Amino acid sequence: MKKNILIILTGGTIAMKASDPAGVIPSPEFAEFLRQFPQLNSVANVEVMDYLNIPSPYMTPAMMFELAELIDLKIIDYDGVVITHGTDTLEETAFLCDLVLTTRKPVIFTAAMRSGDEIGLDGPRNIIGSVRVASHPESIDKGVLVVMNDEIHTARDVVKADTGKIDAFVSPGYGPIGNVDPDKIVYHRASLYRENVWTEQLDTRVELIKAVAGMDGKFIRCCLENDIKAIVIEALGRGNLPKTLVPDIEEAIARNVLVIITSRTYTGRVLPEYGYEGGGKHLESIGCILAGDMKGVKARLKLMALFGKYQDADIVRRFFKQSLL
Ligand SMILES: NC(=O)C[C@H](N)C(=O)O
Repeated sequence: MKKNILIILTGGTIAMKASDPAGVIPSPEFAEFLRQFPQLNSVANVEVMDYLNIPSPYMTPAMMFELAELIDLKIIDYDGVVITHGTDTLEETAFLCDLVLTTRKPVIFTAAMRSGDEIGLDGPRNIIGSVRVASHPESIDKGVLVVMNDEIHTARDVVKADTGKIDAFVSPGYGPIGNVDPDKIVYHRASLYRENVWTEQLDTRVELIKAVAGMDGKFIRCCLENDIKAIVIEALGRGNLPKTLVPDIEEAIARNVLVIITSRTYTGRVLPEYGYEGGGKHLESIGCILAGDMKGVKARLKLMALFGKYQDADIVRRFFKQSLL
């Protein structure tokens, strides 16, 4: 029997047309196109909700959180929900939803790298794949999933790794958890290491800083001047920093600001390996939190959710650390 799937539109290239005289702008016809899409209606009973129409660089954590609340409310009446989104911040919205959603039903994010009138467009195919995944019984209780280019990724692991190609979405170090094949949906591994932060609100006073050779602590000082609760640093390699940052990090920690160390590398975990000043072992010894394999953009959102729920930095520190790989 066909499942009842709600598609929530939020915008992005998938809803755009490059031939529009104003350039690539959101297309209001997209919802109508989906309602009339015969292949889609043959795989599920589909309803379309024209919720937002923005390029995803305009997405904010507050908007992501409102979207999650909407999904939790709407999904009560459906078997699954598919969200179309711009690719640029998709991994962030999908991950925040993964943290805060309470539903166990399938929630699938999808997008397109090519707009609606480009040759070889990927949007319609990605939507059909997503609706098929949302209708599949094995998609229940897997957390929020991202379907792109016939692959199924977890929200926790997926990143946009290319600016333009249709295979832009990958899960570095881990790979997809399944494939959208023409005849069936094939899962080949479980969604491990899922985590939830069931909060009523976010606290967005969390910043992300990327480390580069020769930098000093001016961005950290800027955070301290702006009442920031946690600073996520995309450090170098295993989680190391130039020693010129250390005095400002110590000042942040003395003021009870959490300092989280992630890595700017593509795969792997940060570890307390190096004891030199600014090395991961030294950073941990002065009170920084080494964030395992978490990517900086996702650690930032998780801290927003944890601070929204617990406020207190020591409690947030304990909850943040307990689920790290
Ligand atoms: N492919 C895309 O969707 C990119 C677009 N700039 C967006 O994120 O909205």
